[in-house]
Amino acid sequence: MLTVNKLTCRLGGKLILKDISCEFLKGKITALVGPNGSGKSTLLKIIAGLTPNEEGEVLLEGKGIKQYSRADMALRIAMLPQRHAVPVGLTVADLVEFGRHPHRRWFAPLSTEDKERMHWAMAEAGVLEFADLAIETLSGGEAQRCWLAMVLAQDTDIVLLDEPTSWLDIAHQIELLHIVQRLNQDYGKTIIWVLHDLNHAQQFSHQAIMLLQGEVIASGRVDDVFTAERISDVYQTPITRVQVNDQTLLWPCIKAVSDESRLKQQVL
Ligand SMILES: Nc1ncnc2c1ncn2[C@@H]1O[C@H](COP(=O)(O)OP(=O)(O)OP(=O)(O)O)[C@@H](O)[C@H]1O
Repeated sequence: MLTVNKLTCRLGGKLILKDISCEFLKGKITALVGPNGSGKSTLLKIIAGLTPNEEGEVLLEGKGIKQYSRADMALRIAMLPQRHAVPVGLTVADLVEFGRHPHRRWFAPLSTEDKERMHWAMAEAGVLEFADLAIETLSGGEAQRCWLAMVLAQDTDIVLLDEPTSWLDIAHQIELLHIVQRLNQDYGKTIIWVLHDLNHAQQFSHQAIMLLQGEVIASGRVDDVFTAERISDVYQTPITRVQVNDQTLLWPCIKAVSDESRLKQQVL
């Protein structure tokens, strides 16, 4: 169990997270959602121990994460950040090898287990064929799946993914969502991901935590959190529910938005 307890974070003199508390259930997939700038990435980075918080704490199995060494944290939590820079010439296999660092001694050669894990991670992420290619020669979507392979190679119980579907075309988005779902179902990984597509978040997560201006405004089962009324309110965009085959989807009422903005233009 991962618990966030009365967390406050200030960056550059600005209050980013305001006294937030929430729980991430072990072995479940939790979506962190909310409008741009609401504090989702900051919360993920604090959980990963990458950004300091001012007040409050993050408890991992009942113990504050600050009590874990950096190496110990890297064996427990892996994170795919939103943005990443890659040194020119680094191959996919080199990148995925980084995921094994927490498991290795300095300068120790790759063990059989390291190699097996790397192979498994690249196969799961569908990037085995790219293993010997330099990352910068891949498309944005292909590279994104290589980063996912690196995170998988780290083989932690908790995986944090910040907008993992960005850069991906619709088919690869669905593929990645299924990869992550399989990691949860087959290997019991606890997943916390930031997703902007609320339909993806709803269909592929068990729980959701919705942030607005640095505060948790709803949390719980996805069906309870994702009401059309709440989403319309939080995103300031009218949302309705539509039935497509056996699925109920959230759908922005684009005409209503454009009518409203036209109205505003006329008033101006
Ligand atoms: N290092 C920093 N210094 C100052 N302000 C920061 C810093 N990092 C983030 N912020 C600010 O904190 C707020 C929340 O940012 P954050 O990236 O956590 O939001 P987010 O919900 O993940 O947004 P998005 O959906 O756009 O990725 C933003 O207003 C951002 O400008």
